Amino acid sequence: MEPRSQRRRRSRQLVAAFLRDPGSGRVYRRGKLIGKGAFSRCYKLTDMSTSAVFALKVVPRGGAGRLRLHGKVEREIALHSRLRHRNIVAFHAHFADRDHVYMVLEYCSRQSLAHVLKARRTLTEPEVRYYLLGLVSGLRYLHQHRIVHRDLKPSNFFLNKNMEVKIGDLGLAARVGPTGHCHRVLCGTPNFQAPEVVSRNGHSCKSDIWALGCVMYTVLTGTPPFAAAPLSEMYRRIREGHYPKPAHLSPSARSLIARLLAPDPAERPSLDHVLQDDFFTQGFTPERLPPHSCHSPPGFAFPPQLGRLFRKVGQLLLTQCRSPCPFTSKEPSGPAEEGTEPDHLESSNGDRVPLCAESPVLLTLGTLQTNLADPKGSWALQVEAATRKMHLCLDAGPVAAQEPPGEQRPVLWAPKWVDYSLKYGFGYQLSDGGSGVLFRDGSHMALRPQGGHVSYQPDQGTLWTFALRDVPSPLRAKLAVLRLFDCYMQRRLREEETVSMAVAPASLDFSLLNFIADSRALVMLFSNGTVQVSLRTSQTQLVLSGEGEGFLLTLWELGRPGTGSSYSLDVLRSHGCTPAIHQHLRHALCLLHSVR
Ligand SMILES: Nc1ncnc2c1ncn2[C@@H]1O[C@H](COP(=O)(O)OP(=O)(O)OP(=O)(O)O)[C@@H](O)[C@H]1O
Repeated sequence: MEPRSQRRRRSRQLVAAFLRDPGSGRVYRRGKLIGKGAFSRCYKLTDMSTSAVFALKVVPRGGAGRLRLHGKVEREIALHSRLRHRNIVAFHAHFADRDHVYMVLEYCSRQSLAHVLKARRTLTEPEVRYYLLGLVSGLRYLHQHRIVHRDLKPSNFFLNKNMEVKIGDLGLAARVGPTGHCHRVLCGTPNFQAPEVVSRNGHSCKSDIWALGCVMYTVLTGTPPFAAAPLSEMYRRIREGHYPKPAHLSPSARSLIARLLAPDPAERPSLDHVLQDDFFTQGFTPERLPPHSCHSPPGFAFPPQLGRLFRKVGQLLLTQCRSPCPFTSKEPSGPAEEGTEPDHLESSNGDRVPLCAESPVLLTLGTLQTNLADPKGSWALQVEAATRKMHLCLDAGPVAAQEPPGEQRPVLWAPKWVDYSLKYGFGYQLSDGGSGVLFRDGSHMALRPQGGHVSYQPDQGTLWTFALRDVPSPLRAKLAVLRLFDCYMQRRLREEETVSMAVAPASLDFSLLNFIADSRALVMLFSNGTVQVSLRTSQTQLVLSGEGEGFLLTLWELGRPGTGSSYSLDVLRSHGCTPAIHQHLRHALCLLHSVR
């Protein structure tokens, strides 16, 4: 039979069915045991007066090493109870009785990322972006408060009912001193310890960033990057930053992991730079994850209303380059100015030649709203500038008998677009990886490849920029449409493997000013003066960029070898343009002039 003293000790460790917080007077009902940690147990808890549900973390006060444990719990309470952030498990209250210390925490009903990983083994890259976005946000908050977590790992990343991720278990967290480091102790989960921790040089915020790299690697591959036994061998690999390179991951995932797992802490990126990495800016990040993603890979279903838009946009994408667009025709926006004959142009030898055999029937057109205070942004001036550019080509030399000698140059243009302007807007993707939408209401929003910044222009004279997470709620619907378009265009780009030379990113105020389309062609005028003419039937794209002697005509033709050739003004002057280019440019001029 069990001795009486032992029975007494055991019964003292049982947690009462009802608990009263003497500080607040609140009475709680203890629910089922959720799980056990090395020093603690976790129960479901209900506030009897409000029925609110919490998690109760219970740490016994007695037993061997109680003084050390007591100090640890006190430190955890002192740090955790002051924190308030949507990506940190909320700390509601704490109290104690003779046997236990109790912490009343936010209840995370979907357990932790470790549980998800156990069921799934690996996660998809969009899911990893989603989780990391929340974790980086919570971690940034901790670091701003000079707190290092020191035990970042999947089992400490909790998930609430809505699949929001929360950093929890601050049992090992510590404040950094004036040097940016905390005590030189070896703590945390061995696999995720940073080189400087293993070498006993102390933790800093950069040690948490290393752990984030280990987490990213683990959730994408199913195994931690450093897992060799014995421990001394694993520590050697950690110090050298030597881990198996996962060839099956995307280049941007591999590159971000390598940046996070830099052996020198100074070389690891800051949290802000993490979010500016290509892994985030070039890939789709879901706004939320469905609960079933705890067990099976999500299909990234959009909310019903966006899902319908998504399908419609898909249909449009499939038809946009083949047949005339299924839009109703629009009247030209105004009559031609008196005395001008928009259906004719001056040829290089002064003859008047017809621009088009017949007047174009406009299908769609859109304009970035002009700011009345800035008359430079008028449609007439933009058309005039575009017309000048087209004439540079048409008038440069004789009609060429054969293709002029071209060269590959980096050009900023829009390889893909989605015309859904009758309902939402006109979306385009740029060769720098950014994308934009000119909305029906005349505003423009763009997602910049560098840093995932969002630029918003309600009109031509006004520019607002935001970090992706800070886009204000009134603009969130537009952002959703922009990201939807972006996601579709990205997938299509991958399918068709449109190759462009690497190009410098567009400036923050870069935008699509106007687009105009008929059944044959689409003309886009960009704010940097670039004019793009996209021919629907032949899948040819002409881009007129640069100014003066820096002017370039670039030609893309789908399925043609050596496509993407650029011709300088000198080459055009000496060789001229092919008859096909002449024909396309004339049609584009005709389109522009029809709405002048
Ligand atoms: N806020 C919470 N909401 C829901 N479940 C939780 C919460 N906090 C902890 N748990 C669950 O309770 C169990 C014990 O958690 P606890 O943090 O006490 O220990 P641990 O993290 O598993 O281990 P250790 O303390 O040794 O690191 C885990 O299964 C965890 O998923």
